[in-house]
Amino acid sequence: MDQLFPQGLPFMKMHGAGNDFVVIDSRGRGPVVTPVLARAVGDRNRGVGFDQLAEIHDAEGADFALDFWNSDGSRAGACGNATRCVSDFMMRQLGRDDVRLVTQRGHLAAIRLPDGRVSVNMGQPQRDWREVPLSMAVDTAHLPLPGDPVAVGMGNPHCVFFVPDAEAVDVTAEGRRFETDPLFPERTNVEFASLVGPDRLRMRVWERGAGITLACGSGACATAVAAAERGLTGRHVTLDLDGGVLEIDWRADGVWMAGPVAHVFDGVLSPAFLRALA
Ligand SMILES: N[C@H](CCC[C@H](N)C(=O)O)C(=O)O
Repeated sequence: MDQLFPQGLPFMKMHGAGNDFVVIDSRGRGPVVTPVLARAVGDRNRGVGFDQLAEIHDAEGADFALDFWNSDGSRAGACGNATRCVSDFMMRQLGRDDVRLVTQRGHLAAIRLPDGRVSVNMGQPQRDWREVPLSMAVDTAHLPLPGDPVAVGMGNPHCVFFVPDAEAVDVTAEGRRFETDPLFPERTNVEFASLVGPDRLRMRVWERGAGITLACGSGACATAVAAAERGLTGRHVTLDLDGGVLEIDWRADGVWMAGPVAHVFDGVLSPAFLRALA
């Protein structure tokens, strides 16, 4: 890898509501991210550190494409907050207030709102057990697990628990336990939410492949969908996460997720760092 990048490999550091990302722009040259690279860069002591790594690619019929990796080196089919952050960067580069992109989920649209937040259409929620995916035919609205959680796919799997007080949950212990429950053959992200006002939820999250994060965009979408289906809220919901506020609007054309974006710094992975990966 160091031979491919004798000057090092440039990256951007971004976050959306504290959900943080390393972004590598591979447009014009092809993919470079491997599980080994993702794990090494994701190490908060010996690398850069991130919740997810996003790699930008050229795309046919869209402005760009995105691939996502977790800090344990696994792939994620969706990452709402990284999608919003990279969309903001691309909108600035293209001089526009909207972009179209492609992820494993298909074609998505993102727009900049007048207040500077970025909103992305994460697509329709996946409500069939095969799509989440689950390992057997069960009702996704009431999983046969303690706590009666809801399974929702947003291009990645989510297991949403409604609890009286999200603050009181041991997110690490409970998150670990359900992430690897056999009902989820590809593991799952785990959300704990409580109703704190009309159409307002407090949510804490344990992410598959990354652990506790300050926010999870697809998790906020999944939680809002589950809350609306259970009749706890309407389809326009505000979520208070550890790192900030996300606003979900489940419309006829998909689940829109709006929130803050930040481009923190640009850096270069040194040739020596890349050499050590070989
Ligand atoms: N933070 C991301 C989700 C990452 C999901 C990932 N942990 C997975 O394995 O699906 C978001 O804003 O949607």
